[in-house]
Amino acid sequence: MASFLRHYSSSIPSPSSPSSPLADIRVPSFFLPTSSQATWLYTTLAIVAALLVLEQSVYRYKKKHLPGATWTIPIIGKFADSMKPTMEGYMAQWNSGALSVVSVFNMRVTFIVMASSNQYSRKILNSPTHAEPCLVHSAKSILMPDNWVFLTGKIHVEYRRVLNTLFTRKALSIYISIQDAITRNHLNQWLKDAAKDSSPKSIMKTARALNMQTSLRVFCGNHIPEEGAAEISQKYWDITRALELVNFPLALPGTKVYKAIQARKAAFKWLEMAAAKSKIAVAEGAEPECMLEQWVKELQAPGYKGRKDFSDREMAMVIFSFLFASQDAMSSGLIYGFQHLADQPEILAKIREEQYRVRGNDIDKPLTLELLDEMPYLKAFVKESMRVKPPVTMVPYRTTKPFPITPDYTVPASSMVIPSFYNSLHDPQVYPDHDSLIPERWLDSNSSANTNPQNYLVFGSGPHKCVGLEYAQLNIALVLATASVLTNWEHQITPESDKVQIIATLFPKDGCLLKFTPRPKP
Ligand code: HEM
Repeated sequence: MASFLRHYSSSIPSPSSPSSPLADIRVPSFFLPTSSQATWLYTTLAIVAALLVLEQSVYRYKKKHLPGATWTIPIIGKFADSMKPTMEGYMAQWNSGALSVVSVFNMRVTFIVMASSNQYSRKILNSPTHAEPCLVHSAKSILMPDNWVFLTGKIHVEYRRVLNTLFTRKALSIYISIQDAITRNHLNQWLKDAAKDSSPKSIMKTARALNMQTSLRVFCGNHIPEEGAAEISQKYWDITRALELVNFPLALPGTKVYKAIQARKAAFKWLEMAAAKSKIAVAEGAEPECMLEQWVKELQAPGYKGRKDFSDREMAMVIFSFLFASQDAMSSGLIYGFQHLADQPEILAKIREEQYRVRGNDIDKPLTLELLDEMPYLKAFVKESMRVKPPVTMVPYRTTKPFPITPDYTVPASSMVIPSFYNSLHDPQVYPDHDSLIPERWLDSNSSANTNPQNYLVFGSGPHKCVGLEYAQLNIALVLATASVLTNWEHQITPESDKVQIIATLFPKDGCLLKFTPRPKP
């Protein structure tokens, strides 16, 4: 009772304000600071205020004259924006200057310099002594910190030398029959499904499933059982969902990164097994039928000079890095390929004409590299489709030391620098009528598109340029070519069709609603 009275001692009405309605409100005394509490409170407030001022000052000191918000939102910066990125938001940022600044989750590596011009984007990509890829923040936990993709310098160059042998023409000629067979199976299934329900359906899931199946069989052949391929395919979405520019920093159960790590663990189990089985198959004299076997065989080639021993885990990590780098980008490229062709039937008609001519009307004949060599219009379309809607619009890099990117601006060490590709790929000087899809611009060797190859940044540039670019273009071309002769497809255009959603890569906002029907043989 005594303590109760002490706590409510301030409830004694004040004589100075007898008529105030507030006078009757009883305030517990613990809300009224004693002198030592007051000192503590004011000191804390002063420290917080000083930190906030420091944060703003550091931000403005680093930002210097570059475009970007004058003040940064305390602590989190533009974290909320980065959770739901929009193309419009990015474009506003890119168009604000060749270099511009944004800050996200301040006080971590959160000072970000965005480069939108071709000159600065390429400078970042080609300055390995100043900047290296840092992928998105979650990538290290998902891919494993010792994954080869995090290597830099000489050791990275050496690793890539081996990996380049997995994408030679000889290697691609092994993969193409697998790609052709899987594509036909999936297209037939799409037709069967459409026969049961003819309403237009989003191809987001079906195209992703086709890509995953193709990748797994090209990379691992039959060394992964159906059950393993299904598990990786089904869990892979958890990995895509964790690829945000900024994630919740701790991989606590229930977070996207946690789920992605579980998905990676499941995938690793199967991929390590596939690596082990490939070694056995080649040791027993098998000719390579997939990428892993091609790799093992290459290591034994008499002329091969590089490192000869790769553990099952290292090989699994490489294959996983390929899945990681390709699944979303390939799906984006393929889905926009289907959408662009449906929306521009005159281009689809030219692709079909080339297909029938080069295949001699035999549409059951599997595609080969030699046949594809004779299909320049198809290749030009694939290149142009990805120019108009680049699957990857930017790649985060991190400065390893102060980076004097222009004579009057040095990016501070440990900042994120993000080369963006969109403006290079839509530069009206290089690509007249830049928003229109015109495959012909790639068919004229003197066109400004062909004479300015430095602008075509769809696959990046410099030491980390996409290792799978030939394979990627080949696969998208093969799927669209085969679909064009086996099927007809109609696009249900919605108000969202031309809007973009960013799920690691770019996709039509409505998921691209298509209706497939069988196409009669010629
Ligand atoms: C349309 C499909 C694809 C697109 C648009 C694409 C785009 C890119 C881009 C922009 C980069 C970063 C380059 C840089 O930092 O300069 C990259 C890197 C990479 N890509 Fe691709 N990619 C695609 C498909 C593939 C495929 C199919 C594979 C493997 C089979 C692959 C494997 C990789 C790897 C391993 C890297 C990192 C290379 C390194 O750090 O040395 N990509 N890709």
